[in-house]
Amino acid sequence: MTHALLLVNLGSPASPQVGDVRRYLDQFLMDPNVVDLPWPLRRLLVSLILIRRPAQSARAYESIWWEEGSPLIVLSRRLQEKMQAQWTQGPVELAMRYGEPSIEPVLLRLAERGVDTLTLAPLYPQFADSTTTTAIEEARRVVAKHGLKFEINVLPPFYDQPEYLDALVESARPHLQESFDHLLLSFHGLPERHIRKLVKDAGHDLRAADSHGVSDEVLACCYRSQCLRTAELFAERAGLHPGQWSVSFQSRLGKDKWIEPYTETRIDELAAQGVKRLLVMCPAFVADCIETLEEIGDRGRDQFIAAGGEELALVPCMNDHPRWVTALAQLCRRAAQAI
Ligand SMILES: C=CC1=C(C)c2cc3[nH]c(cc4nc(cc5[nH]c(cc1n2)c(C)c5CCC(=O)O)C(CCC(=O)O)=C4C)c(C)c3C=C
Ligand SMILES: [Fe+2]
Ligand SMILES: [Fe+2]
Repeated sequence: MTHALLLVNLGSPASPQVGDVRRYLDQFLMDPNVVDLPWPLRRLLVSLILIRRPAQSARAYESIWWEEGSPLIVLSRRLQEKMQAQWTQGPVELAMRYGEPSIEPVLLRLAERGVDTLTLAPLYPQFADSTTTTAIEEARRVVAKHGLKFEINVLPPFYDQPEYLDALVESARPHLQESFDHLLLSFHGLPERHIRKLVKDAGHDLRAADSHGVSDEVLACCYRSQCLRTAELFAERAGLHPGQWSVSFQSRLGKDKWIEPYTETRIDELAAQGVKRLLVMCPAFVADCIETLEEIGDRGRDQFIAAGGEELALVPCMNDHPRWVTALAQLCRRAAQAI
């Protein structure tokens, strides 16, 4: 029996050139799990976005691109290599939902190597259709299309799992030990509609300040509640005091209402409240990418300083931190045992 582990993350353009960024954004945004509109409307909206966005995003990618390539891909490869030492049942592969290395050729290669069991690990701690569901659907589509005989199990969202939380605390520790006035936990945002269509409880409050009292049923499908829960459990483990930290949501795109509070708004508010040294962590990302390095580390920092702050320190994502490598291996082994 050969049991492979497939790590899946979102993906990056092939290069920071405008044409490659446009192709990547088109593939990404035309996914009905990301822009959840009927095809004609989705096509129209995405075509409008593709007028200006590729040039803007290309400049942002250019500013964070490494000699070896996109930080997200390079860091994910390093994680894959280290995971191989932890996963002795078979090969560890890496695929991206958009762009390269794409899921289809990676699964075909695994089938050729005689893999019969696959643990699929979408590298998103908190559940969303636009990340987790689309990765699983794409893997299942490829398996069905080619009649692959894999037995598949999936790593569930791990937003509240001790291994993930401990690794998050451990990797952030050097920064937490330095002096700071406030820690902002900035998660990727999501249109409110994405959550409303999954949460059956019409009374569920998408403005709630904490995740207390949220039912297990709601928690299982509410991305915002999962982010709040991660933040609360992290703060408890890191020994933070209430008031020393808060949660926000970044990367809003388009005119829809996205979950609040917005990171941009919080950065101004914190500066106005007299915060001088701001620490920012992005726990929805396990690897640094354009959203952490450019949106927070560059633009967020400029915004904070223009608003009267003195220093914004970005805490790196867990990337290939040894504690995260062992945590992820443990989480994946547990998922595999559930077969
Ligand atoms: C409708 C738009 C978007 C939704 C919904 C969305 C959800 C979502 N995304 C991530 C993780 C990542 N997103 C990244 C980049 C990125 N995201 C969007 C839009 C939506 N994301 C865009 C247009 C982009 C491209 C960059 C840009 O133009 O701003 C990335 C980084 C990719 C990289 O190459 O570095 C990640 C990772 C999550 C976790 C999430 C929902 C919870
Ligand atoms: Fe995104
Ligand atoms: Fe963004």
